[in-house]
Amino acid sequence: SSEPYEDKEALLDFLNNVNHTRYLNWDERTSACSSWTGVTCNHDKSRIIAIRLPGVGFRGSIPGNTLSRLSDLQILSLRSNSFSGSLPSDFANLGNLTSIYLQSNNFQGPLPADFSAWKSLSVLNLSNNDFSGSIPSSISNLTHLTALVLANNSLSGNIPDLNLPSLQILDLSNNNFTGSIPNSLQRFPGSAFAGNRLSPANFSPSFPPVPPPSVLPKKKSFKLREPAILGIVIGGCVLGFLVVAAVLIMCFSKKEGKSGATEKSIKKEDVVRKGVSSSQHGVGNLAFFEGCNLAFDLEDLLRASAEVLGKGTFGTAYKAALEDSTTVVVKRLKESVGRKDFEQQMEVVGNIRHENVAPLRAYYYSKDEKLMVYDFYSQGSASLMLHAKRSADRIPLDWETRLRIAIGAARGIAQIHGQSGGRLVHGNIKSSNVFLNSQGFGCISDLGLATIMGPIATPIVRAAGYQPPEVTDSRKVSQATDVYSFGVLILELLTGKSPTHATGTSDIVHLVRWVHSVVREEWTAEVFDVELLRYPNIEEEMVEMLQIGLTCVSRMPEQRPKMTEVVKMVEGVRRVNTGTRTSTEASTPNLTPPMTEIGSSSITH
Ligand SMILES: Nc1ncnc2c1ncn2[C@@H]1O[C@H](COP(=O)(O)OP(=O)(O)OP(=O)(O)O)[C@@H](O)[C@H]1O
Repeated sequence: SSEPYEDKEALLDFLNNVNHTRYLNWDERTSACSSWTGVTCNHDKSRIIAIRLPGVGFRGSIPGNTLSRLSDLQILSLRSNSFSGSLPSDFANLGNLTSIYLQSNNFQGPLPADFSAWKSLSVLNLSNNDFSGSIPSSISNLTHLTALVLANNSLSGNIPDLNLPSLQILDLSNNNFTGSIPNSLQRFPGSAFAGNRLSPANFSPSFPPVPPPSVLPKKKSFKLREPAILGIVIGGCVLGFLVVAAVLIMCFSKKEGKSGATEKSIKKEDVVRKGVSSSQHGVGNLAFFEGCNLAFDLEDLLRASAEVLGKGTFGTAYKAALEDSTTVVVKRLKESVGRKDFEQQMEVVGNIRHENVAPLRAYYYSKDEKLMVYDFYSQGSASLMLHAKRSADRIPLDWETRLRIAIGAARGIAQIHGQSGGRLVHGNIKSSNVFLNSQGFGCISDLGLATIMGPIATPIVRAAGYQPPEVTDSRKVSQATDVYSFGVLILELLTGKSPTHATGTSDIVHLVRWVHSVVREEWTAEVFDVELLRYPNIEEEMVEMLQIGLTCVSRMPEQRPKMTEVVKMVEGVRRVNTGTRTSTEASTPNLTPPMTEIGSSSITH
């Protein structure tokens, strides 16, 4: 495979010319894209697009003509080091940067006079340094800037009237700014300007001006750092050193205030040494996958405000709102698993890029913490859409959406089954692991856990209702297991009934049995979700889908179709599956078998 040779050389030049206290595994002979700590490449591995090296113990100034050669670089995080000197002027060559994290170093001197080079910049965090001088008004050229964090520096002068339409996060606190808050920034809370020498005329921290609706943060959690961490602590019960480190880092950075640079750096390093650096990873950094443009590192993740989404078989899922206003889902695995197994599996999973498989964005492994990072799906899972309280104001899940969920999920599972020489198994297909992609089709999440955690976690009980009869032990899962579970998902979409609701009996495969019994005794439309009855002309499609579902839940694994065949069948339910047809248009009756044949081969329970 290819390698970004020139970028590698630039990074080695950088490393050879900078002092650092921690070992970095950058070796000319190894692949920068797959093994160098803190390095992420683009899709075809021709360029390096992200450098994330927080807390590596870098000191001195950034050597010139090194990093600036990475002209495709999008994300640069060198936070929590001890860099000093001024910002290298050749950073202006990095015209593709979207995120700059240089906070918590000892940088000095003025901000760049001309910001216009960074035309794609979305996040600029230079806080906790010793930058001086004023804010150049050229910063107004950064039309995509969403976060500007310059707190805890020695900046002075008037705050310019910044015309930054995308700006959502602003922190200019603890500098030496004078004058008044310009009109364009009055929408930000007083805390964004606290600790300066601004004229009190329009500075009223206790009554921050109300931002106009268009710029109101969508999430309520921007300033909830401490409670958020506490939330993780409480929600997650035991927390390893990482969060402790994060809390310490936060406390220090809070208390640091305007203390001298030397004192600041000593404290900072101390925390880093005691905390994050004690991870087995050396840097304690997240491993990101190719093409991942998310701009955060572990510290961001741990500082993010988090909300528990739910506890699953293998751990707890959190929704985390990062400071740059991205939202991600972090799964903390509760069981221990060997590093090699985990990393191997994560590499397999993380390199699957398909519109019907939820992309794993990053992962983290240490002895005490195993994290997986996903995109956040704001509409929630198919389970939530189907089973959320059926109150009067609930929007029913229409047939079109259910069809698209089934088609997308089938394609996603088929894609998974084609990986690793056709041997990869999901092992935990269920409606809470199916989300909607941007086109409204089903998208499979949570891949890879059942097979590595299986022997330890034995999720048989949790997956009750989705597991076929032959699976008595989680090690016995196969692709035919996934086909069965997909069949249950289809039945769930058709009936609106959850296969896992507790009945207090040992009869755990009740949805399948129930559908079978209804179909066997007197074929009626009674299996179908009452919510679907309002849509005209869909019964034939539903009946056909039912037959597919029943074929998938065939008792004998060898009677179940292969996932590629299932995809064709599900796509065939509606010949035109572009999602443009409405349910009032004619269906395709020629595809529907006579009712008497429905499931005749599979009703053998
Ligand atoms: N990326 C995501 N976006 C939105 N919600 C999510 C995301 N990932 C998980 N969730 C939701 O968070 C909750 C917990 O998820 P989790 O995967 O940990 O458990 P589960 O799906 O209930 O069980 P299992 O661990 O067996 O998959 C579920 O309701 C799930 O739908």
